[in-house]
Amino acid sequence: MRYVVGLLVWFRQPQPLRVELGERSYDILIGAGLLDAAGEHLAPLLPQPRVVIVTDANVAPLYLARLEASLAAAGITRAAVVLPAGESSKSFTQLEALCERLLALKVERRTTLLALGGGVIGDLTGFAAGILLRGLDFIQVPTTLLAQVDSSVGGKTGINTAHGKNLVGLFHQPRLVLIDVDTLATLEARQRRAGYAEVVKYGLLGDAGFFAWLEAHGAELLAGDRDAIVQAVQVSCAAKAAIVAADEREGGVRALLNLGHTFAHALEAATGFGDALLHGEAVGVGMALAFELSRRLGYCAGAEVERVVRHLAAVGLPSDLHWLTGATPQDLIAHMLGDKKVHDGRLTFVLARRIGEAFLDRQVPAAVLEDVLADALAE
Ligand SMILES: NC(=O)c1ccc[n+]([C@@H]2O[C@H](COP(=O)([O-])OP(=O)(O)OC[C@H]3O[C@@H](n4cnc5c(N)ncnc54)[C@H](O)[C@@H]3O)[C@@H](O)[C@H]2O)c1
Ligand SMILES: O=C(O)C(=O)C[C@@H](O)[C@H](O)[C@H](O)COP(=O)(O)O
Ligand SMILES: [Zn+2]
Repeated sequence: MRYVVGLLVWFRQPQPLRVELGERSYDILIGAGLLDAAGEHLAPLLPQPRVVIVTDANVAPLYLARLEASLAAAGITRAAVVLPAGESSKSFTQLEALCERLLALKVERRTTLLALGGGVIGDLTGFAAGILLRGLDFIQVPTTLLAQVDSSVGGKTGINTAHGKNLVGLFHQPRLVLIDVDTLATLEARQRRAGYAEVVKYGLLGDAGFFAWLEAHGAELLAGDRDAIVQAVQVSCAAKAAIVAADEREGGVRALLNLGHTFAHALEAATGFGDALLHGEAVGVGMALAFELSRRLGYCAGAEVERVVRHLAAVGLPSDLHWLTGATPQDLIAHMLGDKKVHDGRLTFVLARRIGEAFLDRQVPAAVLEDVLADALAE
């Protein structure tokens, strides 16, 4: 009987995915209601039973008290820092404010930071953790779809500058990623759609079967169906974990996770890193443009491009640029030249031979790129 009960308890536990990085390896726990079990999952990993939670002004009233209660029940001392919400917090100004608050709280090298929120909080907290006292541990507790499927995994941390997106940062891996899919219930539909673009990315870059599954189940996922969400988060995190394990610091295959991002980061810069265009929305447009560029270069059939655009449109994501007034192709290319993937002055693009088969190309002729952008702006 005891054996049977033990088995039942085991089955109810979320089965972790593992990001295999030697001594920096960590688990990704995915499940419903995990926020209330955070204390028991975190306690064994903490160098000292003390954390500082970093969150934003939207997330704090929704989830901070529950997280704190769970930590308290596990005997973990905690404090919280609440930052303004939104992309503009990925800035030197907010980084400085966060570091000063953390130092005022007398964090020690053995204190762990908890990032409770979306990708903005995760990227900023991870960066602060990487540089404070020359390196603190941190744990990701992502609460947006985008953060649950992408930004909480892989250790890319950082901020934006006037020169462009994510240009100052560190690779600093979290010690754990704790994903409570129930937190998505309070996420606005627009934010959910933006995160969905990064889900679609995994299908487009390396898993045609997953893309087909999304064509069939994407609407359920976006409507809040928990089974569909768990399935998509698991597949996405497994794909990202495998790529990061193979190439932690983006020497090769990891750059495929940048599908659509050469365009996306230029569009975010052109629109001022604000609410006008969310990161995920920019990635949606960027992936459509990357497929169109692949078609014009003769790599990819038109039918594949149409299928990508059709799915993005079906879920309400933008895939063209006609809404972007006052920008020229040259403006966007100037932003692209600040990209981290520039090699000896040449842009790197993630292109595709078909849905599920992406590759890197550093030989894209400027004239073809300009035509793709000009047509998208004119459409
Ligand atoms: N590090 C990486 O690998 C990586 C990967 C992808 C994206 N990113 C970065 O992530 C950022 C975008 O992240 P994001 O889309 O999560 O944006 P975000 O962090 O700004 O969150 C979006 C909005 O949702 C709110 N919110 C968060 N959780 C909520 C919840 N459960 N209920 C209600 N509201 C909630 C936030 O307050 C915010 O207003 C960008 O800066 C992007 O560059 C990083
Ligand atoms: O984890 C990665 O690698 C990614 O490229 C994931 C992207 O979705 C994410 O937007 C990332 O922050 C972009 O990285 P960057 O190095 O181009 O800034
Ligand atoms: Zn992204």
